[in-house]
Amino acid sequence: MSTDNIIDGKAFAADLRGRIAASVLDFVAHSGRKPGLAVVLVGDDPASQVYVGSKKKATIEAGMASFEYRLPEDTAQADLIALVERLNADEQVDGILVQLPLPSHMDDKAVIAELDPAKDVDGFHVVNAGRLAVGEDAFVPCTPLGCLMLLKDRLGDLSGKNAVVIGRSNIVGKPMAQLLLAENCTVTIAHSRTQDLADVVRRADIIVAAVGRAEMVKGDWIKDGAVVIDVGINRLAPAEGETKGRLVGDVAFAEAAVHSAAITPVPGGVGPMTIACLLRNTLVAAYRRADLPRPKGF
Ligand SMILES: Nc1nc2c(c(=O)[nH]1)N[C@@H](CN(C=O)c1ccc(C(=O)N[C@@H](CCC(=O)O)C(=O)O)cc1)CN2
Repeated sequence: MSTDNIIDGKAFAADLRGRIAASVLDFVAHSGRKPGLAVVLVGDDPASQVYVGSKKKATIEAGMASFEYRLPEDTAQADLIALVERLNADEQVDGILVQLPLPSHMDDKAVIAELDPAKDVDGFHVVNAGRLAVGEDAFVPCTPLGCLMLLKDRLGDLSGKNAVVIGRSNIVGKPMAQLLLAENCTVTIAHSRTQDLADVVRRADIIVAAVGRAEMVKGDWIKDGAVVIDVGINRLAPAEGETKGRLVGDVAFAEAAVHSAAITPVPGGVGPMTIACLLRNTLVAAYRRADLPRPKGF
């Protein structure tokens, strides 16, 4: 199989992180301090521990200050909110991220509501969601922002394209649809109650799959020449002789690749963009808080 149509998210993210690091140097020269990102992890979910570790490493590599808080699983919600309030008031902190999922005794929405929207580099606060919806400058959630960057890199102008977003989560599906609408796409949001999903997808020039179901989108659903962005990260049960199951996306990659003009793999597609866009949002937050003009290219 030719690999010309495979979108290398890892390489794109590495390039973006390099450009961010260059702008961090300018920020330090103008403000006399580093942009700061605080990451809060509650509990010991193994995947979240890996993601938080990767965020710390990427933050430091970009020349930013990393503040990490690891709280025990049984932390009271009031104590987490007290930490968020301290970080809201901390001048060294430009961005705050509370790693999701939170333990089941906590209410994600109530915690996110306590973030200062100016430091909400995840773009999850309702103020940022609302700004995005009405077309104002907002922090946009990192995963859909990364998907949009990959799409524009491949397609240039997205105006007039038929885009289907599969999934309606607040973190990916809804903001993705808003971003595509802002690029003048004709947007359909499909979800678990959508009828004839295969037919809906067959009409799309752009498909963003964010349902969390392994290989649900089949190759014969893809129109020839469509661009496919796979947000899913699903681990299959280990096959015989394997200790760990393979990671796959929401799209049956090999069959979809035959039809698509471009497609993201899993791993190595959208995932690396999530962390690069977190750094991008933190950089923008730092420039805004220091009252400096936004650096070129961001
Ligand atoms: N507060 C937040 N919580 C969560 C977010 C988020 O954006 N903000 N997103 C996800 C997890 N996540 C970052 O936090 C994340 C997920 C996946 C990747 C990634 O690079 N994946 C790799 C594969 C990794 C593997 O081998 O397991 C890839 O796709 O290539 C980065 C970040 C939920 N929580």
